[in-house]
Amino acid sequence: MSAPTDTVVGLRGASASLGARQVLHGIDLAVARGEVVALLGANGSGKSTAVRAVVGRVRLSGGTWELFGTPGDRFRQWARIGYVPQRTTAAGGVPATVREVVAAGRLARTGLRPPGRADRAAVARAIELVGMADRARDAVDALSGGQHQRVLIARALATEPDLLIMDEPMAGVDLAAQQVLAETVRAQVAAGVTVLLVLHELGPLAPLIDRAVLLRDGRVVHDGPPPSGLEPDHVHPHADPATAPVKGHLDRWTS
Ligand SMILES: Nc1ncnc2c1ncn2[C@@H]1O[C@H](COP(=O)(O)OP(=O)(O)OP(=O)(O)O)[C@@H](O)[C@H]1O
Repeated sequence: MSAPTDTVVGLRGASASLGARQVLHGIDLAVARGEVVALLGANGSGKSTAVRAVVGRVRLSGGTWELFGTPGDRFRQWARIGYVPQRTTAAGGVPATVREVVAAGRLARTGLRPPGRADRAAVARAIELVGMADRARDAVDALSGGQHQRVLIARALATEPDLLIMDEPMAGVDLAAQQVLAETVRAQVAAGVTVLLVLHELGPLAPLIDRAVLLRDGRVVHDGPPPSGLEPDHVHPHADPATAPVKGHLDRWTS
């Protein structure tokens, strides 16, 4: 059965393994056009793996995967998707300016043709949207972690996506920049963009979230409205996921 055409993301019964370890155990994750969905869960619960499966970077060992109503392995319209991966500490090492990095995001639209006026305008708009216009000529190496994150988000926006997927966009971003990013997401949502976010706390994005999907040990344990004040516990990235607690508000929510 194919997904209704307004289903932008459709994982059904999706299983995936990384190395010898099964990380996703038959999850359903559907996002309808125009929806803003938060994927929540403790460290190691499989959130990043789930969104990487959505963008085809992790192969499913079971279940089905659709994008915009098309089976994922036949999907070709990658320019419709803006993806901001979880931030790594690696700076990249390639000297490039903010504008160059963001322009690289536009390549999904331009392909091999030379960029035109509309492409340059989209790049400038994306940089403006994340509040980095005054840094456009600066080397990305010179930026703070939060500024770097804003550049990666601008790179995803430069393609003018119909679906924006961000993996922990607020991690390492100071409060003022979080507000800028929340405003950016708000503008995208107002423009009709569908949004899938991996978050460890709803924070300033809370008012935008339509639905929350909570993973625990690679299984969906809740799919519904995000309770207000939800603050899933998030421990340090290198904590043992097997023992990472899910407590506080989440306990009340899932028990
Ligand atoms: N290459 C790998 N080989 C084996 N296991 C892996 C590999 N990469 C990740 N894992 C494990 O897969 C599990 C799920 O990881 P994933 O990154 O999807 O979780 P997450 O919910 O996004 O967690 P976090 O909040 O820490 O990013 C974790 O237990 C992780 O240790």
